[in-house]
Amino acid sequence: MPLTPLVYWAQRHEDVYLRVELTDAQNIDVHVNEKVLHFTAQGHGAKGQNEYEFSLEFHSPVKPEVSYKSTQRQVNITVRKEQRGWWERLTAQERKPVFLSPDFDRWLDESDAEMEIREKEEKRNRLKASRHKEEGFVSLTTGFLFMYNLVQFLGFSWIFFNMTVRLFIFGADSLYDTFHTISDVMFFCQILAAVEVLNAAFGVVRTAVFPTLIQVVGRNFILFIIFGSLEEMHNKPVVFFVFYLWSAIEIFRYPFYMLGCFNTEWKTLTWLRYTVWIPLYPLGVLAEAVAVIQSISLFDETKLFSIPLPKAFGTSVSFSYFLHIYLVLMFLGLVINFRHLYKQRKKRFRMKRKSN
Ligand SMILES: CCCCCCCCCCCCC[C@@H](O)CC(=O)SCCNC(=O)CCNC(=O)[C@H](O)C(C)(C)COP(=O)(O)OP(=O)(O)OC[C@H]1O[C@@H](n2cnc3c(N)ncnc32)[C@H](O)[C@@H]1OP(=O)(O)O
Repeated sequence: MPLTPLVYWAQRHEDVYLRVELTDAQNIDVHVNEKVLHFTAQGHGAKGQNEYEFSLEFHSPVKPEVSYKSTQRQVNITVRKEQRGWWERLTAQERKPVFLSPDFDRWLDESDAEMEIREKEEKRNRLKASRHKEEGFVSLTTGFLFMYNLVQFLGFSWIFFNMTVRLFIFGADSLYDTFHTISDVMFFCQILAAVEVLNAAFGVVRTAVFPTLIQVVGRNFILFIIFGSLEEMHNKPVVFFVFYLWSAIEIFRYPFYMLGCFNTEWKTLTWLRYTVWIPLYPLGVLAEAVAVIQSISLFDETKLFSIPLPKAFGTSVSFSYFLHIYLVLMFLGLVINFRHLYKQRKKRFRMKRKSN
């Protein structure tokens, strides 16, 4: 003969909660027919292990879908009211069934329940507002990055295609006047590239600061100190090779970033961005090293940037001493950035394989 379990109840404006005191309940069946909820299950209740059941005719209509969750200690049932509102009691009949009691753990009176709704709504609004703010910030950052990458892409494309066309038209002669024709745009792009160090430092893009710093400082040293400060370097063919190697990677790197701003990619471009550097980077460093070596005698002759010493020690310390040290730094920089780019490449292609 089935027994009746203890049932605790509470309500909100939209739901009714029932807590059935049964441990390890099994074969649970809960359904609503018209306004009446029927419950049967086997479990351990107030009268030991047995089959338990009860029926409740609700005060007002409810939705037919019932959800329940059985834990080790109880069965929690949620019933949705057909119409939002506050019931003066749970059941249709005025007399409360003996097995039914208020669930004081969840109990709220009508005004408390309204307060709860208001608090929930305020929380939702606050969350929405902060999400809006965040979205606004994200789209501002994305817009900024897109514009930055676009400007760099246009700059380096102009450099690369200008040099290529001049090479076809003037042949080897074009190697001697690269600095005069290209340097202004290269100055602009490379000064602007300092933004990349700031982006990395302030977390605007997810990348390491040190490799970016090495890259920007390394190139600007060559551009402004080695080429920019020595007129004798301007006509040397090495300028052509350095500028050509620098721009050859950037015409793939920046459009790759531009697509990344919209979470899109073009597989061929991704492959080129993460592959072309493999030959270009060592060649670029080699070309830069040739430029440094060529400049050493010029710095010695002109004494540019040399540090004057007191008479007792001799005349001055030539800048070329620093350039010898710089050649070693370049080699270290090459190793650090080569490893960094190799890791980025592995990460990118591993991620792609996973997403395939
Ligand atoms: C402290 C002073 C030290 C002085 C040291 C002096 C030693 C000097 C030695 C220097 C040697 C330099 C030689 C060099 O000049 C020679 C050449 O350049 S030759 C030509 C070939 N060169 C190259 O291929 C290098 C090109 N440059 C780069 O790749 C970057 O500058 C580098 C920092 C090296 C690597 O880039 P990064 O770390 O950013 O890797 P990822 O491209 O994979 O990007 C990582 C994620 O960040 C997102 N990102 C990055 N930048 C942007 C951006 N501008 N806009 C949008 N998104 C960006 C990118 O999408 C990645 O995100 P996710 O992983 O989510 O996809």
